[in-house]
Amino acid sequence: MADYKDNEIILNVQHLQKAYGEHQVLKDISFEVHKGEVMTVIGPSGGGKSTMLRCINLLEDTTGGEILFHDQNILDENYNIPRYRSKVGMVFQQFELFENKNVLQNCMIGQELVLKRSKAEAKKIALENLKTVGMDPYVDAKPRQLSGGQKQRVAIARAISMNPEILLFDEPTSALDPEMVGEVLETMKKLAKTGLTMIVVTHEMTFAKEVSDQVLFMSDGYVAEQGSPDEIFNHPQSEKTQKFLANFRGPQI
Ligand SMILES: Nc1ncnc2c1ncn2[C@@H]1O[C@H](COP(=O)(O)OP(=O)(O)OP(=O)(O)O)[C@@H](O)[C@H]1O
Repeated sequence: MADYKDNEIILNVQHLQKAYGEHQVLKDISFEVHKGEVMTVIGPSGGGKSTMLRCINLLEDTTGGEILFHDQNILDENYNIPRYRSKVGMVFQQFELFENKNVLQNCMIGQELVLKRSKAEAKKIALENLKTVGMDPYVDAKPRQLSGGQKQRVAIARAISMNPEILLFDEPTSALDPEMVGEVLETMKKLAKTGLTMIVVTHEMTFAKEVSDQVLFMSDGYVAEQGSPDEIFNHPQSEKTQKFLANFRGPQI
């Protein structure tokens, strides 16, 4: 695994809080992500993992704390939000592809509209990335003609076509039939090896154990424990982590 800790810190989340009305979902979340690092976020359902990702991606307002991107607080009034959005990609559980556009168009449209790339350049980059995820034979297909695993691989190609500095994955295999989980995880492993900085919320413990540089165990709106995969999976210190891993009914770890 790469020695990611020598790299600069891209994202520094400090004491992040989020409430929906009276419901305090994120109580105190702090962590750092270095360039080239793969951080997985695990923990029981309802612990706030997806909410945390959505706060980082500014899909939700926060109610406290700081999110520093390259040392600048993105929550500051004068921060250049559109620029930040173009640097942070997200892959969703439900793919969120444009149903009326084909695979190639799905991977080109953001590049043209947001990054102002020419059609020719956007096409070239989209084709390269579709090849990376093994979806280049399907450029003309519409999303409805694809399996869930194929759709998610297109969504990943679309996300990396935007050259994000950091890519967020929100339970990318949760909506898939079991036989399609492997192809998406393999694609993500391949990306991790390219040095892409990734935060992955997942219930796939084997993946988290194999691919992470850092694992964040979230429970009840707090970071209960964070550390290397060896620390979290083989020597968990927190009782909550121990209980979660002991009760976990997912793939064998
Ligand atoms: N838009 C919302 N309005 C009100 N409450 C919400 C909203 N979104 C999430 N919540 C609540 O926030 C809590 C955390 O949800 P979240 O989806 O972030 O957890 P999670 O750890 O990702 O769970 P899972 O692993 O099941 O996806 C839950 O109690 C949920 O009901």
